[in-house]
Amino acid sequence: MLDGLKTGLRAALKKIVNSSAVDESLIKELSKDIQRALLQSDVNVKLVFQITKNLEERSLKETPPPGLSRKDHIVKILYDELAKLLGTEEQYVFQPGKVNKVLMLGIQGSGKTTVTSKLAKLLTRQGYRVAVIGADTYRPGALTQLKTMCEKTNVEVYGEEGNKDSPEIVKNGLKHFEGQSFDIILIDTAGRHKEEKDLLDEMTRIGKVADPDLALLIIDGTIGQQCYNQAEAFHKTVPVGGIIITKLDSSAKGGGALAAAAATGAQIMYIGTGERIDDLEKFSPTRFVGRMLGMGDIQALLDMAKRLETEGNEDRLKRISHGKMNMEDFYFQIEEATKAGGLRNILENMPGFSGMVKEDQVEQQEQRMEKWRYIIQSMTKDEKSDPDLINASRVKRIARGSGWPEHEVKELLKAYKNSKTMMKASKGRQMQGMLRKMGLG
Ligand SMILES: Nc1nc2c(ncn2[C@@H]2O[C@H](COP(=O)(O)OP(=O)(O)OP(=O)(O)O)[C@@H](O)[C@H]2O)c(=O)[nH]1
Repeated sequence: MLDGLKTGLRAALKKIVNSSAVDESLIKELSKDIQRALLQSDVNVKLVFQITKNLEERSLKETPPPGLSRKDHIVKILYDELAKLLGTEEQYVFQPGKVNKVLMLGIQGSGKTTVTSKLAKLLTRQGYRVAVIGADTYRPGALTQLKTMCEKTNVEVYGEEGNKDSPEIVKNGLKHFEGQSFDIILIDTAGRHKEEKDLLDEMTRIGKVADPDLALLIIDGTIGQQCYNQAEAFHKTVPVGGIIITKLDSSAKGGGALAAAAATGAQIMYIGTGERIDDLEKFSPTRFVGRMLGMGDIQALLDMAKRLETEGNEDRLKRISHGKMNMEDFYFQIEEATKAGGLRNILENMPGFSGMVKEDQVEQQEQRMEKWRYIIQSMTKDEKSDPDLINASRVKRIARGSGWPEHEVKELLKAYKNSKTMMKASKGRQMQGMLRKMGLG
């Protein structure tokens, strides 16, 4: 999905990660790369310049929070700004204890009928009791298509084949479902008329009859930034509460569509990612940007950095950053890494790192950490706080106690020494330090 944009953004990120020093010219270069990637995805020029202006200003002015390197901070700013471009993180909540009437709006071919069936399935799977009214009386076959798709998920569809009066169908449908304790009723509407005005008039009339709790506008993602005008036109007839962008799997202009939709102020609630019934996803700007940049949700990583900074770890961090780390500190870091969801997760979340670490490398490192944990547990308290005490006979004892061969104990001691030296050199920059410690930096 959005492969062009993804490639462009990741290439820009890679430059930052691989650079030796962060200076103004590098930030300008990053900004240019991001501009190119966004413009190619049909994001509106104004929005693009706004985002890169913020990126440049914040990268130059802001001081990274403690524990975050300058590079990682810039990646974080980029992540923030892109997520902001895609709207708010707020999630729409259906009202409990009543029938939520949802009007599905959109022009013909936007994927409205498909999305109605997809959404019916998704919401049913979430435990809602869902019914559908088919009120597209203009396109021949629309009702049959809707019924066929919804049948597979056992969602009842109300429709009147011979009737052309769509507001009446909606009225009858609502009456039909009355008292059946449905949580959500989705109403599929027509996407075309002889004149655009007729279509908008019909939507106004249906809006009056249905009195919807939510009007969802379905927009074809391949139209790019024109999304904005289309959303505005519909918004004038029925206030649009949420937007669904479809066909993001087959569009090079998806970035533009998403940004334009968010710019209308309505929330993007779902995205269509394929033709199959299950190809509909709940939309979250931060998760989406994380996926685009290839770094999952960096929040987990930032939380970990923060946790290391607090929770009474100050002394430990001081020791680590001054190159005075002991084996317990080393163990603590391994534990922290595990707590945050395992090494694989950390690496996937590490700004700029996912996709760059080979799969077998991760596996090897995970196994090594498991081994180290046992070996460290077999050390005495004294040995943990001063590993220099560990001579040949102590190595033998630790090996026996942990169940691992002596050379494994020696390997751990070597890794510990290396990371201690490197931590000293990196002056305590947490994330890079941790990576090096794991032998991956
Ligand atoms: N690749 C892809 N195709 C999609 C997606 N959503 C819908 N489509 C396809 O888009 C075409 C149009 O979808 P429909 O649901 O028939 O369109 P519609 O908006 O309901 O049209 P009207 O009922 O006339 O208003 C169909 O071929 C769908 O399979 C999507 O997310 N990805």
